[in-house]
Amino acid sequence: MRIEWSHVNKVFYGKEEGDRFSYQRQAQTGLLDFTASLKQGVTVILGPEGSGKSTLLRVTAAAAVPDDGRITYQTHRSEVHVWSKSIAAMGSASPMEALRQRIGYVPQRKRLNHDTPLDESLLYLAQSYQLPQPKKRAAELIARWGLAGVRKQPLNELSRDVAARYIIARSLISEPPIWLLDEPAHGLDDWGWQLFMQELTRRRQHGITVLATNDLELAEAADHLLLMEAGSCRRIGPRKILTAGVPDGTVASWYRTMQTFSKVKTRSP
Ligand SMILES: Nc1ncnc2c1ncn2[C@@H]1O[C@H](COP(=O)(O)OP(=O)(O)OP(=O)(O)O)[C@@H](O)[C@H]1O
Repeated sequence: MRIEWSHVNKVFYGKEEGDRFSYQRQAQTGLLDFTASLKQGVTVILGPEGSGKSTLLRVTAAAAVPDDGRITYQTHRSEVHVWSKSIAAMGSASPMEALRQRIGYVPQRKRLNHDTPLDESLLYLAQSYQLPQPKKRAAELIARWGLAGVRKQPLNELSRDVAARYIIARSLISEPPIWLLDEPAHGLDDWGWQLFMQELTRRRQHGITVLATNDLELAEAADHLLLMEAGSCRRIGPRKILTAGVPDGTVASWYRTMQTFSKVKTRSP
């Protein structure tokens, strides 16, 4: 199993949602010649605010189209998928639908606008992915993520902590080999956090998990660290090896050291 990013670029034009002071169409670099590869296990993406962590996850989840470059996913020994601007241009004829089922994605903004009841929404998703026993799969997730008491509630009426738990559960519906999470702890209560950490441990042995966070304690759960700076990959490697060079061996110390020697002056988390 492997994900490989090759010279991926992404530039945004225009103001960001919620940025009411920016009226100009200013180009913002999301990703700049991003090149890296990673294998099975848990990879934590670190980097200052605006360094491109969310953009990397969105593009990798095929929720955004790269301007340039390509992403190659090897999900099983003989199964390889590619995501690029030219693949996206193929529209519904593209082979991406098969890949989407192999990716679970938890975005940073955990808002739900639909009024579909929670259980129906999971069932619909399981059916649309043509899973063999969609009812059973939806019921399993409801039980595992402690959602039984709210299963008839419309999604847009779920409390913040339940919505966060539901979004994580939903991302796992097809048991995807690739799990991408953007600030997964945001919104979770203690119970949700425990369930999430159990799932992280369960998946460590199989599949690729990539999570972006500013939480340096959560980053201690990483097998690999990927440090971003100004849209590029500044450093990638096994956590134990990267942190071996700092006195207390923690990710927080390593991250601080890397920021001290950073060429780009950006705000730290
Ligand atoms: N939809 C968008 N429209 C305009 N600019 C964007 C958009 N999304 C991201 N950007 C810009 O791209 C750059 C990278 O943003 P991104 O959100 O990927 O960084 P990040 O490392 O995840 O930041 P944070 O830690 O604050 O979440 C920033 O300059 C940001 O302003």
